[in-house]
Amino acid sequence: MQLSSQQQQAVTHTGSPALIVAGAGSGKTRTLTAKFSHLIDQGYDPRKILAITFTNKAAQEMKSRLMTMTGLSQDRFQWVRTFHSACLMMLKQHCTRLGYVPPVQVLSVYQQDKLIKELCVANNIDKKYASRILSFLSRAKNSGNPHQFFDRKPVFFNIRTADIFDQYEERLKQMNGVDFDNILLKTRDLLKEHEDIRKEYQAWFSYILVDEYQDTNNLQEDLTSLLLGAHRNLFCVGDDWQAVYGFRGSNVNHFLRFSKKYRDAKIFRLEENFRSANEIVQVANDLIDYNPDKMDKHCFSHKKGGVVEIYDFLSDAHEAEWVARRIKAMNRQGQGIAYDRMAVVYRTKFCSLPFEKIFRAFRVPYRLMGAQGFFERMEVLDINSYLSAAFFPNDDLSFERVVNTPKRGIGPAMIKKMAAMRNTGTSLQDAARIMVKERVLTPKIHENLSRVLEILDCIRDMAPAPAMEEVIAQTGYYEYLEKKTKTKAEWISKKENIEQLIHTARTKADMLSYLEEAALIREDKEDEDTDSDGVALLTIHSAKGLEFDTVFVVGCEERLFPHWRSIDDGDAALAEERRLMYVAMTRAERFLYLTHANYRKGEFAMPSRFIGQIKECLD
Ligand SMILES: Nc1ncnc2c1ncn2[C@@H]1O[C@H](COP(=O)(O)OP(=O)(O)OP(=O)(O)O)[C@@H](O)[C@H]1O
Repeated sequence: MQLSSQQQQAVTHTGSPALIVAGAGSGKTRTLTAKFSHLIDQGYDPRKILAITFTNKAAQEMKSRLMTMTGLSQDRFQWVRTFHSACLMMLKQHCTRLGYVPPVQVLSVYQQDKLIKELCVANNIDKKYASRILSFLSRAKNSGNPHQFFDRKPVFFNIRTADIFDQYEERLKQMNGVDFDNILLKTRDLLKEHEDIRKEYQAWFSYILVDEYQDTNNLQEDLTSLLLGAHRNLFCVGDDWQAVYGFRGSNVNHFLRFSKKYRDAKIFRLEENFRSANEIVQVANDLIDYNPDKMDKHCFSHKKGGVVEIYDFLSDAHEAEWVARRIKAMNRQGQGIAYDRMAVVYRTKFCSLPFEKIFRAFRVPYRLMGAQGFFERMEVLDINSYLSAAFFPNDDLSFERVVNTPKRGIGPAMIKKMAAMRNTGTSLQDAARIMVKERVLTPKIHENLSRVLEILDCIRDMAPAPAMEEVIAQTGYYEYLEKKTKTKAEWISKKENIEQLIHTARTKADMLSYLEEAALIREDKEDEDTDSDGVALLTIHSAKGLEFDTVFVVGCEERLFPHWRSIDDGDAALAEERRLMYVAMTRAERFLYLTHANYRKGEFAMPSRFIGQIKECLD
């Protein structure tokens, strides 16, 4: 595949910072990879090129493409990473300068969640607020200046957030750990406050490439500036029309103000859409035109014959049934569109339910994407917690989980006793060891607790995959799982998950790199089994970056899409909702169907304002 002339111009430009303002389907990833390869041809050392991707999966794909294109080995592309993964490399290298003792523990989603719930209990806050407090703290950190953020928003649901933040950070410090956001925050501080380290990286990185630049937050912007050397070799690619992460702190203004920040910046546009037929591209362009404050671009496609249609239904059940019938028909008709080339996308997760039901009834194969992260599944958490508790003896959160999994009679009351035994700075695991040593427990509990500690000691220095097998064998985990699951199918699926986990772990030689990688995986899309067949059922956020022949955008109703929270939040949030609709529409190559229902979940619903606007564009 040849690069288009627009792509080619962007790729060959050097000498000043460049911003690539790219449309949907315009081949951003391809351009970025071609740029990397061009730099190698120009004599740049690939080990010194920092290429930032949005997900770990994208980094992996970019590395494989580069290996194929250049014939070089994987270790040559050691800085093709996400912001989090790149920052973790730097943080680990210099963590003692920030007062950490290596190895630093990266908290997983589960551990973060458990920690914040503990703090809720300690502060008499209802645990139902835990996830919202966590996202609030995350926004504060990603703003780049948490305390300033709290000064502006000191109270959240009557909770003094700065206090919770301080307690949360204190616990992380005790654990010698960082959460996902701290990886960026601490690295930013490291680079900002330690000139020698900053200079070392600036001298090392000869070029910085950033993908999905429209979705960077303030911290990521700071990091990019701090890492950029005097050469100012910066190449950022993105599409401000697809900026959809404002709700979690991304700031599209970094993209919009690029040429103000870098006065000599060169702006390139990629306007040809290689994915969608022009009929779809033009309607999507017209819709996004309703948004003020955006970069000018004139997206087009040479492909013809696209279909954009709008349908309304009495209820969500009718809508789902029509979609199922249409999908079956399209699969059978003419040459037939394969099920895995079709997708049903929606604004919020709950919309998938009627579709799951009807697809099962109509025997339409489907895959529910972004449902529950692989690493958040109960059985995966159990096994990983054993590894984490073994490797990080200060990890109380994991120890608490494994000490009574499978059930050993060491319940919450016993944990409380353990917690009371410890002095400040001692972990629960240390306390447990003292209790065993001093023989203060009943014989049965003594024996059971000793067993857990023995297992942890036994696996501590093992490679991750054999350690998992050891845990399963020594705890009788499969027997426990079989008893715990309600159906045979559930048992088989959980067992398969563990087998998959062990298989994945085999690629890692040591415990630390395995645990770090597991903790870094966050994105909905990261752990999808993209090989499986079936119609994709997914949120628009999960669909970002993907493409399908046929797309059904369902649930296009006011207060659902745009979401009521964005309607209440005002114009900026509404503009982001419109960009989400733009993302949804531009996933389609040939057939785009937009549907809405008069009743959803039994409640009356008005058609989305976007439906009205799209109808105008179609007229
Ligand atoms: N020069 C080219 N000629 C033909 N096809 C191309 C070219 N560049 C990219 N493509 C194809 O266009 C499609 C879209 O590319 P890609 O998914 O990289 O776009 P994108 O810019 O990341 O899109 P989006 O932001 O909408 O997710 C892919 O199928 C890709 O193979």
